[in-house]
Amino acid sequence: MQLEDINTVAVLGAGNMGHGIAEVAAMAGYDVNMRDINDEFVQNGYDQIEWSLNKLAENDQLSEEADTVLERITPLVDMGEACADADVVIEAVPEQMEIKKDVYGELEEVAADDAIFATNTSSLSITDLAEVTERPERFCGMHFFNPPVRMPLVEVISGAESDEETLDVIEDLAEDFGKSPVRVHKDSPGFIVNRILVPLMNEAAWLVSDEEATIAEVDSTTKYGMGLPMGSFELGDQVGNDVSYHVLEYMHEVLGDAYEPAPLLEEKVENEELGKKTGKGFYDYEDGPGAEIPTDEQSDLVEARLLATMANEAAKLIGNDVAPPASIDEATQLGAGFPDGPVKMVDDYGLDDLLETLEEAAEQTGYERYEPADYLEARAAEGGFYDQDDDDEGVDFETIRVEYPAEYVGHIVIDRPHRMNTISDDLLAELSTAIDQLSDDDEVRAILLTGEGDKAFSAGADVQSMAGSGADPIEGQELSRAGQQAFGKLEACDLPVVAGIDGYCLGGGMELATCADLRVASERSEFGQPELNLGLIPGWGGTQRLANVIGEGRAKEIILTAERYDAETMADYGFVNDVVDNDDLEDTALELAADLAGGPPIALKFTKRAMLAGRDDTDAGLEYEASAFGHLMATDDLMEGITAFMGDGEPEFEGN
Ligand SMILES: C/C=C/C(=O)SCCNC(=O)CCNC(=O)[C@H](O)C(C)(C)COP(=O)(O)OP(=O)(O)OC[C@H]1O[C@@H](n2cnc3c(N)ncnc32)[C@H](O)[C@@H]1OP(=O)(O)O
Repeated sequence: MQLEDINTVAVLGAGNMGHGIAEVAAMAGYDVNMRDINDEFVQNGYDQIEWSLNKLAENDQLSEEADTVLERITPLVDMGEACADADVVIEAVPEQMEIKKDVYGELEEVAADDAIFATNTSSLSITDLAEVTERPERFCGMHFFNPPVRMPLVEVISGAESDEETLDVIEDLAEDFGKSPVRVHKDSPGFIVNRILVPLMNEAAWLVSDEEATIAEVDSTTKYGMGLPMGSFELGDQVGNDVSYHVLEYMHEVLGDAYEPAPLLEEKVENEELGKKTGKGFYDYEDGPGAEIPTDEQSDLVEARLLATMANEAAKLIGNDVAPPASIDEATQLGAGFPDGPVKMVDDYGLDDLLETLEEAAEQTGYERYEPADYLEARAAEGGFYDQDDDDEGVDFETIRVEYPAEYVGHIVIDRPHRMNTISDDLLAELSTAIDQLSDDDEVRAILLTGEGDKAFSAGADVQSMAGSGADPIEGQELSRAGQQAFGKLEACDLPVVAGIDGYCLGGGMELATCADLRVASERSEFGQPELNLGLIPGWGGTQRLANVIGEGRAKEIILTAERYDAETMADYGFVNDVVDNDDLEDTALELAADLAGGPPIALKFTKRAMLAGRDDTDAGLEYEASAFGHLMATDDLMEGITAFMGDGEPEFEGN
């Protein structure tokens, strides 16, 4: 079967995951039969989809009418009606083997012989589930993350007998749903994301059970030291302590004592303190303030143990050919919002140090979970999971991408969509390197700067990592300088720079956009310098450079009020050069950059320099202008420009 052969998708189960998957499939244009065991369940799921589609439409995030999408979904109770015509059946019924077995028994009786079955299980074995069907080769895992409509990741998991064609077509289907599939090559408990996260949360709980750390220390370290989106216990409360506990029990049963649940976790489940959903877990959400995590209780021991746990799990996944390092990193970033992938994090920390941490802990405690995987030992000797000499092809960026979408255009994409493209120290350093790289490249004559995704160009400085770096004034000053310098490099670079702004352009994001030469924005974009709301000032050049673009009056208004402004207003203020339809932003910004790239490179360079030189000193600017004008007289570009003008042709400037 090919993607083109899929018209009808059946989704079994109309609960949280089931109705979310049905919604995603319908949004991608498929006819969807959503089935549950009674009218109430299926109607409930349908109502939730209706609510969600209307919300998306309200927020301009739906490309067609909500009703048009809803009409593609048929709520059903009868298994035959739901599945007889389905090309793909996605099963999302409760996570109990017996229930799933019954469902597959019923399904086999009505489904077409060539239909593919995909299970959304997050914990059961794909191979075991496939065995209860008569088509294990046309069966695989298709694991969505909650809520499916928002979360980009789909793990596509091979069972022992899944054939390549099945996996390929389910991967294509996930892509057609607008998701990012990551292949899991072997059926292994927890697949990728849960295999990293659940042992991490368990290790956190063991550290507290064994009185090696407090909850505050663990969460302060996880969130502010390691820069993960949440503290380990905060995450546990979010996921549900019963859910993590059951996944752990399953891992414990299949993989052995290294996955024994920590007493603290067990206790929470026994006391029904399951997290946010019960109002209390590790934190109290009803009678207390919820997860209030201190920024200043970070602990080296906690960091080393948590990273060592991730390193050991990654080693087991990579060493057993479940997934390569890049897939583990991609899946965990997409599925759990990690700013860096876990494999990259442990490589950066040093695998040999983490191996030592495990060995010492194993000796001290005798716990099996600290036994290092063989593959970890092997890679520690090689210096890391990633090949250490992989990057001699050029610079490898983590927080940005550099692409070449058109002749003479270098495109820098701010690539942290899971964190609203916020700007970290690393990003500042990489941006600076990328500007140098593009400036030195003879094949690049204009820079286009955008943010990944349609949510944000950039929501500014990464406030979380700023909070994590403590209250050191000297470090703060250095951070401000680093931003001023990186953005200043863009402003002063010899190439024309176009910022394509789609979504939020706030704080440091707006200070960055200010350093572009031209700004194009989508209608939905929002601008602002909200730093004063945080008790800060725009510290990456905003107090100086914004006034250069829009005048001091408007700059003061924007900075002092800390209000948000729509794109049209920012065009009126002279900040945005052009406002375009949301769908046209990418093409318009690229066209503009390509157009500038076709201009005379030397004259462009001199123009930028003259304007910058004259910003605070008109005489100096005029002097530079005169000298540049003189220099240009002797260029081939001038001859090319004049000849083309006289002959009514298009000039082809060489930059000579
Ligand atoms: C020198 C420079 C200084 C500065 O730049 S200071 C920072 C200035 N920027 C801001 O103050 C913007 C702060 N962010 C916001 O106001 C809102 O967010 C938005 C308007 C951008 C989006 O709102 P919504 O659509 O409701 O999304 P959401 O749930 O608030 O955010 C999604 C995720 O993105 C994280 N996030 C957003 N902005 C930042 C930031 N600036 N630093 C760190 N994280 C940020 C959130 O926390 C959350 O994360 P989770 O999904 O894990 O809860």
